[in-house]
Amino acid sequence: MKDVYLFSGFLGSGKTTLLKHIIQQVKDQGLVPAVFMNELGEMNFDSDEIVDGVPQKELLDGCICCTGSEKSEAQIQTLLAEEEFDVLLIETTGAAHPVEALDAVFSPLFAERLNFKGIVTVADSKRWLDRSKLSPQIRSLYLEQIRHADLILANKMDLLSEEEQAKVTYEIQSLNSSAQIIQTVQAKVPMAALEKIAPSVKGEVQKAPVSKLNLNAQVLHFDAPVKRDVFEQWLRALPESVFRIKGYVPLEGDKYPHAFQYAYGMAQWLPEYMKMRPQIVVIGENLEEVKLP
Ligand SMILES: Nc1nc2c(ncn2[C@@H]2O[C@H](COP(=O)(O)OP(=O)(O)OP(=O)(O)O)[C@@H](O)[C@H]2O)c(=O)[nH]1
Repeated sequence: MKDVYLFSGFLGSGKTTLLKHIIQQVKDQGLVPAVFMNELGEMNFDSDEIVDGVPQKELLDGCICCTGSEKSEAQIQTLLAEEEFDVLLIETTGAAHPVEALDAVFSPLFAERLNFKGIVTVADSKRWLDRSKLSPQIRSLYLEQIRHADLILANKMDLLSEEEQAKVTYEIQSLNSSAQIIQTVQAKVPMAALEKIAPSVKGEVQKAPVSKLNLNAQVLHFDAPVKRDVFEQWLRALPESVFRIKGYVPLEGDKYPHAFQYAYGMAQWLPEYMKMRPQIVVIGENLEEVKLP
């Protein structure tokens, strides 16, 4: 039997960051991890980020939730048929309800082969403090992802004061008293914490109406390099309903487009050593057409 962990959490909370740490730790144990991830938007930015040589499948522009569960089943089946691995790590989109995402894992096809270990939810602690600003639908998804977790990472603790850290931890624990909660920076958690999870997929679950979320993704292509300050100004002017941006931004004067990430008001630029396609995906709620500067 192969152990399966499902990573949940809102857009930009730190799931891919967690995935990278866990992949490394699984490898350090002499085991082979495999990854299944899906993405909102037809751009596989996250899978570019994952270490080479790890068996991997992805589902683009989808959600591993009930509507996509057949496709997810097929992808997992292909992984099982074609790859040798010990542990399966599933990263859901930030828009997925974690329990619905489990449909594919619990398919009778895999009953003898997959051993579901639990749901790990990464919570963006700063966003938690400001959750009242979210629309009711998005807030309900955010809370559902925490409510159904078996292990919760209260992530991005570096952005909070000590008092806020205690407040977030206490409040999240009150929402889900059965899960262990660990305060993290860059989703750094020992694999041992995942291994000792006791999964508790509860029978009666009150699901958030995921299908009614008006989250959409747009892929924008750059025709020419932009000035960094012009791009950052454009970023600041975006509505609060833009939750997430990732991709590659070509800056004037630089050889290759930079890897770029934006989550909850925080932008991150990284140097890139290969020529990646100059495009970004913008994910938000009720997004009107977004135009590049
Ligand atoms: N300050 C801070 N930033 C963090 C932390 N963890 C992750 N980040 C940053 O947050 C951004 C989003 O991280 P990801 O790991 O890509 O988030 P994700 O949940 O996989 O995002 P989606 O797949 O788009 O939902 C990146 O720029 C990370 O570097 C943290 O603990 N503190």
